[in-house]
Amino acid sequence: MKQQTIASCGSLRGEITVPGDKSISHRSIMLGSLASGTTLVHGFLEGEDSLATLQAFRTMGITIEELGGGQLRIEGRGLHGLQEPGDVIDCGNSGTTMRLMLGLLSGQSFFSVLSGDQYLRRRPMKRVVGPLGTMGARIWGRCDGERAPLAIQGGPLKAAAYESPIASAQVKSALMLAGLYADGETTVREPHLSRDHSERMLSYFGADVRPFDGGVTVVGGPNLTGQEVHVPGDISSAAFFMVAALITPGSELLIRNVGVNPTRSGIIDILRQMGGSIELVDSRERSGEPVADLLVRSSHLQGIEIGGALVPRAIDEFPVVSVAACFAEGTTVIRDAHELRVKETDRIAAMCDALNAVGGQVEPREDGMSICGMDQLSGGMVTSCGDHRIAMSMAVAALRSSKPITISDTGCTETSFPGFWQLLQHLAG
Ligand SMILES: O=C(O)C1=C[C@@H](OP(=O)(O)O)[C@@H](O)[C@H](O)C1
Ligand SMILES: C=C(OP(=O)(O)O)C(=O)O
Repeated sequence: MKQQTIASCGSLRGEITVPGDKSISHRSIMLGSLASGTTLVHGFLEGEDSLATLQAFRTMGITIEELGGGQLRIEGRGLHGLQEPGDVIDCGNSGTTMRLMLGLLSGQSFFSVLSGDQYLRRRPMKRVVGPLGTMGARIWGRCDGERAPLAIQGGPLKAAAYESPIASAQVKSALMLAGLYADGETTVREPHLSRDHSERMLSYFGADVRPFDGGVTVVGGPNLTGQEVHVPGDISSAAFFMVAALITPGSELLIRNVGVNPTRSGIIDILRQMGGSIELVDSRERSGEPVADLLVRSSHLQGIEIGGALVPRAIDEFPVVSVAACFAEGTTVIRDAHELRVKETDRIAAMCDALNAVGGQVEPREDGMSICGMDQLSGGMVTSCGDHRIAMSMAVAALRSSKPITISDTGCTETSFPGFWQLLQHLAG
Protein backbone atom coordinates (compact mmCIF):
# COMPACT_ATOMS: atom_id res chain seq x y z
CA MET A 1 0.00 0.00 0.00
CA LYS A 2 1.34 3.44 -0.92
CA GLN A 3 2.10 6.03 1.74
CA GLN A 4 3.34 9.61 1.77
CA THR A 5 5.15 11.64 4.42
CA ILE A 6 4.65 15.39 4.24
CA ALA A 7 6.51 17.97 6.33
CA SER A 8 5.79 21.65 6.98
CA CYS A 9 7.03 24.06 4.32
CA GLY A 10 7.78 27.71 3.74
CA SER A 11 5.56 29.90 1.62
CA LEU A 12 3.78 28.63 -1.51
CA ARG A 13 4.42 31.00 -4.41
CA GLY A 14 3.91 30.91 -8.16
CA GLU A 15 1.32 29.73 -10.67
CA ILE A 16 -0.29 26.32 -11.02
CA THR A 17 -3.08 24.60 -12.90
CA VAL A 18 -5.09 21.66 -11.58
CA PRO A 19 -6.56 18.73 -13.58
CA GLY A 20 -9.94 18.96 -15.30
CA ASP A 21 -13.25 19.04 -13.45
CA LYS A 22 -14.37 15.52 -12.60
CA SER A 23 -18.12 16.19 -12.74
CA ILE A 24 -17.88 17.91 -16.13
CA SER A 25 -15.52 15.20 -17.48
CA HIS A 26 -18.03 12.42 -16.69
CA ARG A 27 -20.84 14.35 -18.34
CA SER A 28 -18.78 15.14 -21.45
CA ILE A 29 -18.39 11.39 -22.12
CA MET A 30 -22.05 10.65 -21.47
CA LEU A 31 -23.50 13.44 -23.60
CA GLY A 32 -20.82 13.12 -26.28
CA SER A 33 -21.82 9.45 -26.64
CA LEU A 34 -25.57 10.18 -26.77
CA ALA A 35 -25.18 13.04 -29.28
CA SER A 36 -25.11 12.68 -33.05
CA GLY A 37 -21.73 13.43 -34.57
CA THR A 38 -18.33 14.21 -33.14
CA THR A 39 -17.62 15.75 -29.74
CA LEU A 40 -14.16 17.13 -29.01
CA VAL A 41 -13.23 17.40 -25.36
CA HIS A 42 -10.31 19.50 -24.09
CA GLY A 43 -9.02 19.34 -20.51
CA PHE A 44 -10.64 15.95 -19.73
CA LEU A 45 -9.65 14.62 -16.30
CA GLU A 46 -7.46 11.57 -16.89
CA GLY A 47 -8.22 10.23 -13.41
CA GLU A 48 -9.53 6.81 -12.51
CA ASP A 49 -13.13 7.97 -11.91
CA SER A 50 -13.70 9.69 -15.24
CA LEU A 51 -11.70 7.00 -17.07
CA ALA A 52 -14.17 4.45 -15.63
CA THR A 53 -16.96 6.38 -17.38
CA LEU A 54 -14.92 6.52 -20.60
CA GLN A 55 -14.33 2.76 -20.52
CA ALA A 56 -18.03 2.08 -19.81
CA PHE A 57 -19.07 3.85 -23.01
CA ARG A 58 -16.41 2.05 -25.03
CA THR A 59 -17.88 -1.26 -23.86
CA MET A 60 -21.25 0.01 -25.15
CA GLY A 61 -19.81 0.48 -28.65
CA ILE A 62 -18.78 4.15 -28.61
CA THR A 63 -15.49 5.05 -30.28
CA ILE A 64 -13.51 7.38 -28.03
CA GLU A 65 -10.03 8.38 -29.16
CA GLU A 66 -7.60 9.64 -26.51
CA LEU A 67 -5.51 12.24 -28.34
CA GLY A 68 -3.23 12.98 -25.35
CA GLY A 69 -3.05 15.91 -22.93
CA GLY A 70 -6.71 15.55 -21.92
CA GLN A 71 -8.05 15.76 -25.50
CA LEU A 72 -10.72 13.28 -26.60
CA ARG A 73 -12.64 12.67 -29.81
CA ILE A 74 -15.98 10.95 -29.17
CA GLU A 75 -17.99 9.59 -32.10
CA GLY A 76 -21.53 9.91 -30.74
CA ARG A 77 -24.17 7.46 -31.99
CA GLY A 78 -27.32 9.32 -30.95
CA LEU A 79 -29.77 8.79 -28.08
CA HIS A 80 -30.49 5.19 -29.14
CA GLY A 81 -27.04 4.20 -30.41
CA LEU A 82 -25.58 2.39 -27.38
CA GLN A 83 -25.05 -1.38 -27.56
CA GLU A 84 -25.54 -3.95 -24.81
CA PRO A 85 -22.29 -4.35 -22.84
CA GLY A 86 -20.99 -7.93 -22.94
CA ASP A 87 -19.77 -7.81 -19.34
CA VAL A 88 -20.32 -6.11 -15.99
CA ILE A 89 -19.51 -2.39 -16.19
CA ASP A 90 -16.88 -1.53 -13.57
CA CYS A 91 -17.54 1.93 -12.10
CA GLY A 92 -14.44 1.64 -9.88
CA ASN A 93 -14.65 4.11 -6.99
CA SER A 94 -16.97 6.52 -8.78
CA GLY A 95 -20.41 7.25 -7.35
CA THR A 96 -21.09 9.70 -10.17
CA THR A 97 -20.49 7.01 -12.82
CA MET A 98 -22.79 4.52 -11.11
CA ARG A 99 -25.67 6.83 -10.21
CA LEU A 100 -25.79 8.75 -13.50
CA MET A 101 -25.51 5.55 -15.51
CA LEU A 102 -28.38 3.96 -13.58
CA GLY A 103 -30.60 6.71 -15.01
CA LEU A 104 -29.21 6.48 -18.50
CA LEU A 105 -29.24 2.64 -18.69
CA SER A 106 -32.85 2.47 -17.44
CA GLY A 107 -33.98 3.88 -20.78
CA GLN A 108 -31.98 1.53 -23.07
CA SER A 109 -33.38 -1.48 -24.89
CA PHE A 110 -30.85 -3.85 -23.27
CA PHE A 111 -29.67 -5.46 -20.05
CA SER A 112 -26.65 -4.24 -18.09
CA VAL A 113 -24.93 -4.71 -14.74
CA LEU A 114 -23.00 -2.08 -12.77
CA SER A 115 -20.49 -2.80 -10.04
CA GLY A 116 -17.52 -1.10 -8.44
CA ASP A 117 -14.84 -1.28 -5.77
CA GLN A 118 -15.36 -2.18 -2.09
CA TYR A 119 -16.15 1.46 -1.21
CA LEU A 120 -18.68 2.01 -3.99
CA ARG A 121 -20.42 -1.30 -3.24
CA ARG A 122 -21.16 0.05 0.27
CA ARG A 123 -22.72 3.36 -0.90
CA PRO A 124 -26.50 3.96 -0.98
CA MET A 125 -28.16 3.58 -4.39
CA LYS A 126 -31.87 3.48 -3.43
CA ARG A 127 -31.92 7.27 -3.60
CA VAL A 128 -31.66 6.79 -7.37
CA VAL A 129 -33.15 3.30 -7.81
CA GLY A 130 -36.34 4.30 -5.91
CA PRO A 131 -37.40 7.32 -8.00
CA LEU A 132 -36.24 5.64 -11.24
CA GLY A 133 -38.66 2.82 -10.32
CA THR A 134 -41.56 5.31 -10.40
CA MET A 135 -40.55 6.08 -14.00
CA GLY A 136 -40.85 2.37 -14.84
CA ALA A 137 -37.17 1.43 -14.52
CA ARG A 138 -36.43 -2.20 -13.65
CA ILE A 139 -33.36 -2.43 -11.40
CA TRP A 140 -32.27 -5.15 -8.99
CA GLY A 141 -29.48 -5.09 -6.45
CA ARG A 142 -28.29 -6.29 -3.06
CA CYS A 143 -30.28 -5.13 0.01
CA ASP A 144 -33.42 -4.61 -2.08
CA GLY A 145 -31.66 -2.39 -4.60
CA GLU A 146 -29.69 -0.31 -2.08
CA ARG A 147 -26.25 -1.70 -2.97
CA ALA A 148 -24.30 -2.65 -6.08
CA PRO A 149 -23.87 -4.84 -8.02
CA LEU A 150 -27.01 -3.56 -9.72
CA ALA A 151 -28.72 -5.19 -12.73
CA ILE A 152 -30.78 -3.01 -15.07
CA GLN A 153 -33.30 -4.28 -17.60
CA GLY A 154 -33.77 -1.18 -19.74
CA GLY A 155 -37.10 -0.35 -21.34
CA PRO A 156 -39.69 2.35 -21.96
CA LEU A 157 -39.90 5.04 -19.26
CA LYS A 158 -42.67 7.34 -18.07
CA ALA A 159 -41.98 11.01 -17.35
CA ALA A 160 -42.22 11.85 -13.65
CA ALA A 161 -42.18 14.68 -11.13
CA TYR A 162 -39.91 13.88 -8.20
CA GLU A 163 -39.27 15.85 -5.05
CA SER A 164 -35.86 14.78 -3.75
CA PRO A 165 -35.39 14.87 0.04
CA ILE A 166 -31.66 15.57 -0.46
CA ALA A 167 -29.79 18.17 -2.50
CA SER A 168 -27.87 15.74 -4.72
CA ALA A 169 -26.68 16.38 -8.26
CA GLN A 170 -26.25 12.64 -8.74
CA VAL A 171 -29.92 11.99 -7.95
CA LYS A 172 -31.04 14.96 -10.05
CA SER A 173 -28.80 14.02 -12.99
CA ALA A 174 -29.81 10.33 -12.95
CA LEU A 175 -33.46 11.36 -13.26
CA MET A 176 -32.70 13.94 -15.94
CA LEU A 177 -30.80 11.35 -18.00
CA ALA A 178 -33.67 8.88 -17.61
CA GLY A 179 -35.99 11.76 -18.55
CA LEU A 180 -34.28 12.00 -21.96
CA TYR A 181 -35.83 8.58 -22.70
CA ALA A 182 -39.27 9.34 -21.23
CA ASP A 183 -42.28 10.56 -23.13
CA GLY A 184 -42.94 14.12 -21.92
CA GLU A 185 -41.50 16.35 -19.22
CA THR A 186 -39.57 15.06 -16.20
CA THR A 187 -39.23 17.43 -13.24
CA VAL A 188 -36.90 17.14 -10.25
CA ARG A 189 -37.18 19.42 -7.22
CA GLU A 190 -34.53 19.59 -4.50
CA PRO A 191 -34.34 21.30 -1.09
CA HIS A 192 -31.28 23.37 -2.09
CA LEU A 193 -29.69 23.79 -5.49
CA SER A 194 -26.99 21.16 -6.14
CA ARG A 195 -24.36 21.47 -8.89
CA ASP A 196 -26.02 22.21 -12.23
CA HIS A 197 -23.44 20.85 -14.70
CA SER A 198 -25.98 18.41 -16.20
CA GLU A 199 -28.45 21.22 -16.84
CA ARG A 200 -25.78 23.37 -18.46
CA MET A 201 -24.26 20.64 -20.60
CA LEU A 202 -27.59 19.19 -21.72
CA SER A 203 -28.63 22.69 -22.91
CA TYR A 204 -25.23 23.12 -24.58
CA PHE A 205 -25.83 19.88 -26.54
CA GLY A 206 -29.31 21.04 -27.59
CA ALA A 207 -31.73 19.49 -25.05
CA ASP A 208 -34.78 21.40 -23.80
CA VAL A 209 -33.90 21.97 -20.13
CA ARG A 210 -35.87 24.45 -18.01
CA PRO A 211 -34.38 25.28 -14.63
CA PHE A 212 -36.75 27.06 -12.23
CA ASP A 213 -36.56 28.17 -8.62
CA GLY A 214 -36.38 24.90 -6.65
CA GLY A 215 -35.89 22.47 -9.51
CA VAL A 216 -35.51 21.65 -13.19
CA THR A 217 -37.61 20.17 -16.00
CA VAL A 218 -36.18 18.21 -18.93
CA VAL A 219 -38.13 17.28 -22.06
CA GLY A 220 -37.79 13.71 -23.38
CA GLY A 221 -36.58 12.72 -26.84
CA PRO A 222 -34.14 15.53 -27.68
CA ASN A 223 -31.77 15.58 -30.64
CA LEU A 224 -28.39 16.08 -29.05
CA THR A 225 -25.63 17.33 -31.35
CA GLY A 226 -21.87 16.80 -30.87
CA GLN A 227 -20.03 19.84 -29.49
CA GLU A 228 -16.60 21.10 -28.51
CA VAL A 229 -16.28 20.99 -24.71
CA HIS A 230 -13.58 22.84 -22.76
CA VAL A 231 -13.39 21.31 -19.28
CA PRO A 232 -12.12 23.84 -16.70
CA GLY A 233 -9.81 22.94 -13.81
CA ASP A 234 -11.63 21.27 -10.91
CA ILE A 235 -12.44 23.69 -8.06
CA SER A 236 -12.56 20.66 -5.74
CA SER A 237 -8.90 19.96 -6.59
CA ALA A 238 -7.96 23.65 -6.48
CA ALA A 239 -9.45 23.75 -2.95
CA PHE A 240 -6.45 21.84 -1.51
CA PHE A 241 -4.04 24.45 -2.84
CA MET A 242 -6.32 27.33 -1.86
CA VAL A 243 -6.26 26.18 1.76
CA ALA A 244 -2.54 25.34 1.56
CA ALA A 245 -1.73 28.91 0.44
CA LEU A 246 -4.04 30.50 3.04
CA ILE A 247 -2.50 28.65 6.00
CA THR A 248 1.20 28.96 5.10
CA PRO A 249 2.61 32.43 5.92
CA GLY A 250 3.97 34.52 3.04
CA SER A 251 2.16 32.58 0.31
CA GLU A 252 0.80 34.00 -2.92
CA LEU A 253 -0.50 31.46 -5.41
CA LEU A 254 -2.25 31.92 -8.74
CA ILE A 255 -4.39 28.91 -9.71
CA ARG A 256 -5.22 29.27 -13.40
CA ASN A 257 -8.35 28.19 -15.29
CA VAL A 258 -10.61 27.01 -12.45
CA GLY A 259 -14.34 26.34 -12.87
CA VAL A 260 -16.24 28.80 -10.65
CA ASN A 261 -19.82 27.73 -11.37
CA PRO A 262 -21.84 29.30 -8.49
CA THR A 263 -23.30 25.88 -7.60
CA ARG A 264 -19.72 24.68 -6.95
CA SER A 265 -17.98 27.77 -5.58
CA GLY A 266 -19.16 27.48 -1.96
CA ILE A 267 -15.54 26.86 -0.96
CA ILE A 268 -14.60 30.39 -2.08
CA ASP A 269 -17.48 31.86 -0.05
CA ILE A 270 -16.56 29.78 3.02
CA LEU A 271 -12.87 30.68 2.93
CA ARG A 272 -13.63 34.37 2.31
CA GLN A 273 -16.06 34.37 5.26
CA MET A 274 -13.19 32.97 7.34
CA GLY A 275 -11.10 35.97 6.27
CA GLY A 276 -9.24 34.31 3.39
CA SER A 277 -7.90 36.51 0.60
CA ILE A 278 -9.09 34.99 -2.69
CA GLU A 279 -9.41 37.14 -5.81
CA LEU A 280 -11.11 36.06 -9.03
CA VAL A 281 -9.01 37.26 -11.96
CA ASP A 282 -10.10 37.30 -15.63
CA SER A 283 -13.60 35.82 -15.10
CA ARG A 284 -14.87 34.31 -18.35
CA GLU A 285 -17.22 31.63 -19.72
CA ARG A 286 -16.24 28.49 -21.67
CA SER A 287 -18.61 25.84 -23.02
CA GLY A 288 -21.43 27.20 -20.86
CA GLU A 289 -19.44 27.15 -17.59
CA PRO A 290 -17.96 30.13 -15.67
CA VAL A 291 -14.15 30.04 -15.34
CA ALA A 292 -11.58 32.30 -13.60
CA ASP A 293 -8.01 32.39 -12.30
CA LEU A 294 -7.83 32.40 -8.50
CA LEU A 295 -5.25 34.53 -6.69
CA VAL A 296 -4.85 33.28 -3.11
CA ARG A 297 -2.75 34.98 -0.42
CA SER A 298 -1.97 33.67 3.06
CA SER A 299 -4.46 35.07 5.57
CA HIS A 300 -5.39 35.14 9.23
CA LEU A 301 -8.49 32.91 9.39
CA GLN A 302 -11.45 33.13 11.81
CA GLY A 303 -13.78 30.32 12.87
CA ILE A 304 -17.31 30.51 11.38
CA GLU A 305 -20.61 28.58 11.32
CA ILE A 306 -21.46 26.79 8.06
CA GLY A 307 -24.80 25.20 7.11
CA GLY A 308 -27.90 25.37 4.91
CA ALA A 309 -27.75 26.11 1.17
CA LEU A 310 -23.97 26.58 1.30
CA VAL A 311 -23.43 22.88 2.09
CA PRO A 312 -24.27 21.33 -1.33
CA ARG A 313 -22.26 24.14 -2.97
CA ALA A 314 -19.10 22.85 -1.23
CA ILE A 315 -19.99 19.24 -0.43
CA ASP A 316 -16.67 17.68 -1.49
CA GLU A 317 -14.59 20.41 0.15
CA PHE A 318 -15.51 19.84 3.82
CA PRO A 319 -12.49 17.63 4.55
CA VAL A 320 -10.17 20.47 3.53
CA VAL A 321 -12.43 23.10 5.14
CA SER A 322 -11.93 21.22 8.42
CA VAL A 323 -8.17 21.57 7.91
CA ALA A 324 -8.48 25.33 7.34
CA ALA A 325 -10.61 25.50 10.52
CA CYS A 326 -7.81 23.85 12.53
CA PHE A 327 -5.70 26.98 11.91
CA ALA A 328 -8.47 29.57 12.37
CA GLU A 329 -8.97 31.68 15.45
CA GLY A 330 -11.91 30.34 17.48
CA THR A 331 -14.31 27.53 16.69
CA THR A 332 -15.78 26.49 13.34
CA VAL A 333 -19.05 24.56 13.29
CA ILE A 334 -20.21 22.59 10.23
CA ARG A 335 -23.92 21.60 10.21
CA ASP A 336 -26.42 20.12 7.73
CA ALA A 337 -23.65 18.02 6.16
CA HIS A 338 -25.01 14.56 6.93
CA GLU A 339 -24.27 13.58 3.30
CA LEU A 340 -20.56 13.47 4.22
CA ARG A 341 -21.27 10.19 5.99
CA VAL A 342 -22.10 8.39 2.70
CA LYS A 343 -19.21 9.42 0.46
CA GLU A 344 -16.23 7.19 -0.42
CA THR A 345 -15.95 6.84 3.37
CA ASP A 346 -17.72 8.47 6.33
CA ARG A 347 -15.88 11.77 5.90
CA ILE A 348 -17.02 13.15 9.28
CA ALA A 349 -15.59 10.21 11.20
CA ALA A 350 -12.50 9.92 8.98
CA MET A 351 -11.50 13.60 9.28
CA CYS A 352 -12.19 13.75 13.03
CA ASP A 353 -10.05 10.65 13.61
CA ALA A 354 -7.23 11.84 11.34
CA LEU A 355 -7.04 15.41 12.66
CA ASN A 356 -7.29 14.31 16.31
CA ALA A 357 -4.50 11.76 15.70
CA VAL A 358 -2.13 14.61 14.76
CA GLY A 359 -3.02 16.94 17.64
CA GLY A 360 -6.23 18.60 16.37
CA GLN A 361 -9.27 19.34 18.50
CA VAL A 362 -12.21 18.20 16.43
CA GLU A 363 -15.55 16.83 17.61
CA PRO A 364 -17.93 14.94 15.38
CA ARG A 365 -21.60 15.93 15.20
CA GLU A 366 -24.29 13.79 13.63
CA ASP A 367 -24.47 16.24 10.68
CA GLY A 368 -20.99 17.75 10.69
CA MET A 369 -18.25 18.64 13.12
CA SER A 370 -16.93 21.37 15.37
CA ILE A 371 -13.27 22.33 15.14
CA CYS A 372 -11.20 24.38 17.61
CA GLY A 373 -8.52 26.45 15.94
CA MET A 374 -4.85 26.31 17.03
CA ASP A 375 -1.49 27.52 15.80
CA GLN A 376 0.02 24.20 14.75
CA LEU A 377 -0.74 20.48 14.61
CA SER A 378 1.76 18.06 16.13
CA GLY A 379 2.16 15.47 13.32
CA GLY A 380 1.99 11.67 13.37
CA MET A 381 0.50 8.77 11.40
CA VAL A 382 -2.96 8.72 9.80
CA THR A 383 -4.87 6.67 7.24
CA SER A 384 -6.78 8.02 4.25
CA CYS A 385 -9.37 5.24 4.75
CA GLY A 386 -9.01 4.78 0.97
CA ASP A 387 -10.63 8.18 0.35
CA HIS A 388 -8.83 10.59 -2.00
CA ARG A 389 -10.18 13.73 -0.34
CA ILE A 390 -9.07 12.59 3.14
CA ALA A 391 -5.55 11.79 1.83
CA MET A 392 -5.11 15.20 0.16
CA SER A 393 -6.65 17.12 3.07
CA MET A 394 -4.21 15.53 5.51
CA ALA A 395 -1.32 16.42 3.19
CA VAL A 396 -2.42 20.07 3.46
CA ALA A 397 -2.70 19.74 7.25
CA ALA A 398 0.93 18.58 7.34
CA LEU A 399 2.10 21.90 5.90
CA ARG A 400 1.47 23.46 9.33
CA SER A 401 2.48 20.65 11.66
CA SER A 402 5.50 20.77 13.97
CA LYS A 403 6.46 17.21 12.86
CA PRO A 404 5.68 15.45 9.57
CA ILE A 405 2.42 13.59 8.92
CA THR A 406 2.61 10.13 7.33
CA ILE A 407 -0.52 9.24 5.39
CA SER A 408 -1.13 5.60 4.48
CA ASP A 409 -3.23 4.27 1.57
CA THR A 410 -2.59 7.23 -0.74
CA GLY A 411 -3.05 5.51 -4.12
CA CYS A 412 -6.69 6.70 -4.02
CA THR A 413 -5.70 10.23 -5.08
CA GLU A 414 -5.46 8.85 -8.65
CA THR A 415 -9.28 8.84 -8.79
CA SER A 416 -9.61 12.64 -8.95
CA PHE A 417 -6.15 14.25 -8.90
CA PRO A 418 -3.37 12.43 -10.77
CA GLY A 419 -0.12 14.31 -10.11
CA PHE A 420 -1.22 15.70 -6.73
CA TRP A 421 1.87 14.57 -4.80
CA GLN A 422 4.28 15.81 -7.46
CA LEU A 423 2.56 19.21 -7.61
CA LEU A 424 2.62 19.54 -3.82
CA GLN A 425 6.28 18.57 -3.72
CA HIS A 426 7.13 21.01 -6.52
CA LEU A 427 5.43 23.89 -4.69
CA ALA A 428 6.35 23.05 -1.10
CA GLY A 429 9.89 21.89 -1.89
O1 LIG B 1 -22.92 15.02 -9.74
C1 LIG B 1 -21.70 15.00 -9.47
O2 LIG B 1 -20.82 15.07 -10.35
C2 LIG B 1 -21.30 14.94 -8.05
C3 LIG B 1 -22.22 15.21 -7.07
C4 LIG B 1 -21.94 15.17 -5.63
O3 LIG B 1 -22.51 14.00 -5.08
P1 LIG B 1 -24.03 13.98 -4.51
O4 LIG B 1 -24.96 14.17 -5.64
O5 LIG B 1 -24.17 12.61 -3.90
O6 LIG B 1 -24.10 15.07 -3.49
C5 LIG B 1 -20.44 15.15 -5.34
O7 LIG B 1 -20.22 14.78 -4.00
C6 LIG B 1 -19.69 14.23 -6.27
O8 LIG B 1 -18.32 14.31 -6.03
C7 LIG B 1 -19.92 14.59 -7.71
C1 LIG C 1 -17.89 12.00 -3.61
C2 LIG C 1 -17.07 12.09 -4.65
O1 LIG C 1 -17.25 11.48 -5.88
P1 LIG C 1 -18.22 10.29 -6.31
O2 LIG C 1 -19.54 10.46 -5.56
O3 LIG C 1 -18.39 10.44 -7.78
O4 LIG C 1 -17.55 9.01 -5.95
C3 LIG C 1 -15.87 12.95 -4.58
O5 LIG C 1 -15.19 13.08 -5.62
O6 LIG C 1 -15.55 13.53 -3.51
